[in-house]
Amino acid sequence: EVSITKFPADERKIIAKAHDKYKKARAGIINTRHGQIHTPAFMPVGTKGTVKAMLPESVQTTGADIILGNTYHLMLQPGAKRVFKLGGLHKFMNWSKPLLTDSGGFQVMSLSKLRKITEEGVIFNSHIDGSKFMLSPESSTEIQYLLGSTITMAFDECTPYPSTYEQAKSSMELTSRWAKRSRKAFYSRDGYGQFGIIQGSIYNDLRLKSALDLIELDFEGYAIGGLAVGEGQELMFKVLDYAPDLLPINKPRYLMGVGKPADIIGAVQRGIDMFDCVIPTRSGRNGQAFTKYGVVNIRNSKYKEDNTPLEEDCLCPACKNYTKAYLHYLVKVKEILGAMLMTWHNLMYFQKLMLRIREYIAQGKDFDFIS
Ligand SMILES: CO[C@@H]1O[C@H](CNc2nc3cc4c(=O)[nH]c(N)nc4cc3[nH]2)[C@H]2OC(C)(C)O[C@@H]12
Ligand SMILES: [Zn+2]
Repeated sequence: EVSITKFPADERKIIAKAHDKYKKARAGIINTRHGQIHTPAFMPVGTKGTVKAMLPESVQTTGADIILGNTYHLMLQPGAKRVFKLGGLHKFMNWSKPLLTDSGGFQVMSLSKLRKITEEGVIFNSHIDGSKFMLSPESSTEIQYLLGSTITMAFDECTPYPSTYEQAKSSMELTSRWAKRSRKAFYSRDGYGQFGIIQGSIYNDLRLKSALDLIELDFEGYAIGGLAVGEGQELMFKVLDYAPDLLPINKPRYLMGVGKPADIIGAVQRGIDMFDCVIPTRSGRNGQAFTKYGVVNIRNSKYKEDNTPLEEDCLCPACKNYTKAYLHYLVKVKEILGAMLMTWHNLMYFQKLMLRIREYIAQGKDFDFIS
């Protein structure tokens, strides 16, 4: 396959327009040191070295090939050097398949109170005990190496939404300088990869410049950052109508932080290969179950004597062995088993969705009605 950047600019536009809704969807396999990733792929979020309320072997039974961890949280506790000394994150959390770690900038902005952005990096106070830390392209890349991440994310600045053109431009330019330093700091080994993250907010010329800057660094894959930050689905899809096409056609494209089933389907149709989102786990713990009948708020009193499973044909333990009445009760009385079963079901639902999308793409069938 030819990477799209080899075409002159005007042809790039024609190629982007030529793709109709389904032509951009693609199914494939990413081979890594820790196993294969079938794409389109959904990565359950395991922020602190655990997918909350799940055993790693249970996460594996849902069909997940890869999970996400966070540099920011793990550097604060237990500390990257300690995880390294204990054999790395795979061993520490007993997950032998691929691990992708976010690079920390986004989490600093959404979690730590006091922080200062400088050319060098971000200086911040831990949201846990207020102690002072610095994250830079070099330190973030080194932390991810110490964790043993299969896929390391470049250190970027997630441009907030909304941003003026000027704000988005200078933020994107900072991300390009940090990407260069991240790439230089990366210790490349067979079967491990580093992904660049493009920014540029909703401005297509900034998105193009960001892509060109990062393509020069020849990353193993590319993420589209600066989305799922409050812009809404319509604006996100407007950016996704062209942004994936600016990236090399033969490398993985990862949309960070997305999303609900309908967001995932729309993004796959626009050429995205990888996703991560807290929704299935976080909303599961909050009593929301994703089902083919729609979202079930299990705390609703109408379920207190409902002796049927969430989904009669779902193979997860919640559906095989329990009823909505029991799940309603567990969540109401805040029993830990409630969080476990709801999470397990939602992760199974999301992986089934991805499996069906991969099958439909492989058969060349349209798939926008799935959700
Ligand atoms: C639906 O869940 C809410 O939406 C956020 C997920 N949306 C998101 N967009 C992202 C963008 C970037 C980025 O540009 N760069 C880097 N390095 N990482 C990123 C991570 C991101 N995650 C969740 O994060 C909060 C907690 C704000 O609410 C959740
Ligand atoms: Zn189920």
